Amino acid sequence: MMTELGVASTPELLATLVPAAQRLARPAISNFPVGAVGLGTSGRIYIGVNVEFPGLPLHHSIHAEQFLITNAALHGEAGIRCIAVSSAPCGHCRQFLQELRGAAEIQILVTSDGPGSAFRSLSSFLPRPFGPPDLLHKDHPLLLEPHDNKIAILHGDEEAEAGGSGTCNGIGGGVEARLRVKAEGAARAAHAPYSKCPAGFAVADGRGRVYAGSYEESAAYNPSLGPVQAAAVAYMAAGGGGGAGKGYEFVAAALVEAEGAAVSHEATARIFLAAVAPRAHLKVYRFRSSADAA
Ligand SMILES: O=c1ccn([C@H]2C[C@H](O)[C@@H](CO)O2)c(=O)[nH]1
Ligand SMILES: [Zn+2]
Repeated sequence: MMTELGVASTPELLATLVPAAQRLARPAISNFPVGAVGLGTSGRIYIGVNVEFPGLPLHHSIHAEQFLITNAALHGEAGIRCIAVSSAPCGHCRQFLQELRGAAEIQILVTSDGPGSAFRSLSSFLPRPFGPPDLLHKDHPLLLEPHDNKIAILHGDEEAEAGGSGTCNGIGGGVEARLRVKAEGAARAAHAPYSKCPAGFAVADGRGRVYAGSYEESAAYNPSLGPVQAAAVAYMAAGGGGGAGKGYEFVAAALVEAEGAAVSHEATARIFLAAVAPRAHLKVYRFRSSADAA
């Protein structure tokens, strides 16, 4: 690709891919598309776009940089070296990126700054940051580092099962089982060191394909990305939805979170599904919270 495009370095390649990423954005409310392209420590390249959900409060939106990090997490990427983004990263994204190991050294290029613009460190975008070191031991796993939260499912939410025995909305039990397994795996991999309430969410499309996402917390709390949005990222990164008028074809979903969790995503999941896929059935599975959930 570098030869084809006549670029000399991988970071330079990132910038040339930004317009293509931007075209995949889903800014249904703002009409302001943002594209971000990042280089992982593995050498793989990930993209991210902004996604807005009509009918939902703005804080449900997914920023391009968060999409990019979530996309990298879904693919087991261990770290991010540099990011090219179509417009200056907002404060929320500068904060969210603090969750990565070596955050200060991540190099960022803003393509709207024009041809002469250069990569600059995240620490120059956000000097004197608040971040994981303020709240966690320095050896605690950070976002994109391996997590294995202890999760033993207690029970599914029987009330949500009112639709039938083993099937719901015509969805076979096989899908329900896969939703649960995927949501459980996502909860195991979640980065929730601040609340100690790991959670995972999974959605199934009409063809029985299942996509899952893990809760990703921020030390500053509000920039956290919920498991519902993370699963939406997994769906879109795999090519789901998209295209004008094409919605989110979710037919069923599963949430895995702790029993009596201080942080629960159930209400968010219901609001989200009501807005984007009103006929989707949600099943909630709860596990006993454990002090060693990390
Ligand atoms: O760093 C930023 C700043 C904004 N946006 C998105 C959010 C919203 O969808 C739109 C307008 O703010 O741009 C991003 O994706 N990243
Ligand atoms: Zn942002």
